[in-house]
Amino acid sequence: MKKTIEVKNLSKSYQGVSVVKNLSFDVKRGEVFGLLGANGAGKSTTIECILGTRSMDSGSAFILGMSPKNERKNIFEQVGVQFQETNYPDKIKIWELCEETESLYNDTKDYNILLKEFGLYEKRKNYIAELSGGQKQRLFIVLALIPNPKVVFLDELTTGLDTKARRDVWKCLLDLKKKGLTILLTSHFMDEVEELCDNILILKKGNEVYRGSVDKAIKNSPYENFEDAYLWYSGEEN
Ligand SMILES: Nc1ncnc2c1ncn2[C@@H]1O[C@H](COP(=O)(O)OP(=O)(O)OP(=O)(O)O)[C@@H](O)[C@H]1O
Repeated sequence: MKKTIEVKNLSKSYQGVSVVKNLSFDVKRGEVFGLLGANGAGKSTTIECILGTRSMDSGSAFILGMSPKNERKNIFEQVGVQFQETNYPDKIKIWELCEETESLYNDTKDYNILLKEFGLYEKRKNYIAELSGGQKQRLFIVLALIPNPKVVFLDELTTGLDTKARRDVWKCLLDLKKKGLTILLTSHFMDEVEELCDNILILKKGNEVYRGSVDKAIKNSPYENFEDAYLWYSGEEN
């Protein structure tokens, strides 16, 4: 099957401190891939290096066969990104932000449908400042999906969402996956990872400590449930 994301020997350091060490992995079309690890393990840095928003020290990354360094514009058209902290002006209404995002792309999804799917349609005339944390989080996912992307990067997917909102988001993403969307996500919630991810990579201080399916992660650990196994791999056990 075709590789949608291809990362080879990616390394990155900040001021001489190595935080991502020689990572290699592939994500296939329609796969949900989870990048996991404790706070500071190197997940966001890895994503930023893959997207080319941060330079890597060595290694390479390709999205849809394109290098984010050299083909930024083409990639921008086909890749959706939800960042952990996104600074949008507070005094802009939801629909205005959606329109603005839509205007940046050639091929887009109907944002009103996305707002309905993510339970935000009733809020479309509100300002961002008037949304709750969870509603903002869902809006950032909607904005990532407006370009009708082939690939989305979702950093800390459902942080701040209540139980029902998390499940609604999972359902929407699984529907999109069925249509061929490739998803790379980070999450600190292992129930979510079990529900969504085909494959995972667990980072510990920038090193790969496990890569493969959730089932195999459990089998290769001394534990019987995924959260315990994850804590064992990631070194968060104690
Ligand atoms: N701009 C920066 N300058 C210096 N060090 C940084 C910078 N950004 C991140 N770091 C450090 O790099 C390491 C990896 O950070 P990163 O944000 O990639 O981790 P993470 O796995 O995404 O963490 P979290 O789960 O908390 O979001 C951390 O030790 C962090 O302090």
